[in-house]
Amino acid sequence: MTRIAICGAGGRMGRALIAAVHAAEGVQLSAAIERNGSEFLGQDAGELAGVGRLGVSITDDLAQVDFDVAIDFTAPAATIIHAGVCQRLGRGLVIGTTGLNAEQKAELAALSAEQAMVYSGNYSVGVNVSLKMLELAAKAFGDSVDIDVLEAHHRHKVDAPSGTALMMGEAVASALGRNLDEVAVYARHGHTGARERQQIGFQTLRGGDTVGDHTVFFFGEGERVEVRHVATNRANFATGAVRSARWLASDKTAQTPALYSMQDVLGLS
Ligand SMILES: NC(=O)C1=CN([C@@H]2O[C@H](COP(=O)(O)OP(=O)(O)OC[C@H]3O[C@@H](n4cnc5c(N)ncnc54)[C@H](OP(=O)(O)O)[C@@H]3O)[C@@H](O)[C@H]2O)C=CC1
Ligand SMILES: O=C(O)C1=N[C@H](C(=O)O)C[C@H](O)C1
Repeated sequence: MTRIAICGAGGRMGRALIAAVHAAEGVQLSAAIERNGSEFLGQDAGELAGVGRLGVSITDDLAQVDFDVAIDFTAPAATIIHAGVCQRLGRGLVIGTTGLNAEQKAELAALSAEQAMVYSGNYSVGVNVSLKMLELAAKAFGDSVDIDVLEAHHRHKVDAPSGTALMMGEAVASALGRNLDEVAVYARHGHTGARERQQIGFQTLRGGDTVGDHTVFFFGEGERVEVRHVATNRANFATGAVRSARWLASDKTAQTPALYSMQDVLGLS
């Protein structure tokens, strides 16, 4: 039985993760972590997640609890702290937090060179299959189309564009041999001039309770292809993250320290 610690237990994803661990075979919730000073400290994790009492109280220090693999959906600074704890303790970590800056990504790369971790901006199987479809479309169209990414999320989301939109842009850019940092255009306003073919544009919508909606447009002459993924609840992200935790604990590949992706977990890489 793999013992799982959930970091960010009181959040939207944290609660979905507690429910997913509770429902899954071969894993058991052993700890639930929230921010120091959080209103959720001391509460039972199962009751908070709506799955009934689990006998796991929410605490505020990952370094002080028992676990085999941690799952972190918090905020970038907290994720880096939790990655440091997992590296020191020799425990696996599954990370879902988006919006990491370049320095935080480099820290994660260094820590995962010593302790196996999984990072993905999206743990749904559907999005990861979509990434393969995007590669295929990009290779087939080459430079004959204009490509833009449109994403929509709930009003509480703090980072833009979404981690998923960036992964989609990266999949397309790399299939086309483009450097995303050089060709990305984040929204357009004013006298922009005509669009350049090499650009990959990102457009962001925020509102209501939208769980996650991503469309990549391949605009050609006389035709248009749209690859769209719509998440209608958070369970698909949570079950994918729990699947990644089980993979970290049991798959032979994961015994070698590295920063793995959900594509690795699904055998798609
Ligand atoms: N990869 C994927 O598949 C997905 C990724 N995400 C990403 O996951 C992250 C969380 O999303 P969501 O659940 O909606 O956000 P929430 O704000 O609902 O949840 C984040 C939780 O983490 C807590 N937290 C903050 N700092 C710490 C800390 N130091 N220790 C422990 N807990 C902490 C927050 O507490 P407080 O509110 O008190 O600060 C909050 O309860 C985002 O980056 C989001 O983009 C979301 C869905 C899917
Ligand atoms: O914040 C969210 O909610 C989500 N974040 C992830 C992202 O940034 O892509 C994944 C999902 O779309 C939900």
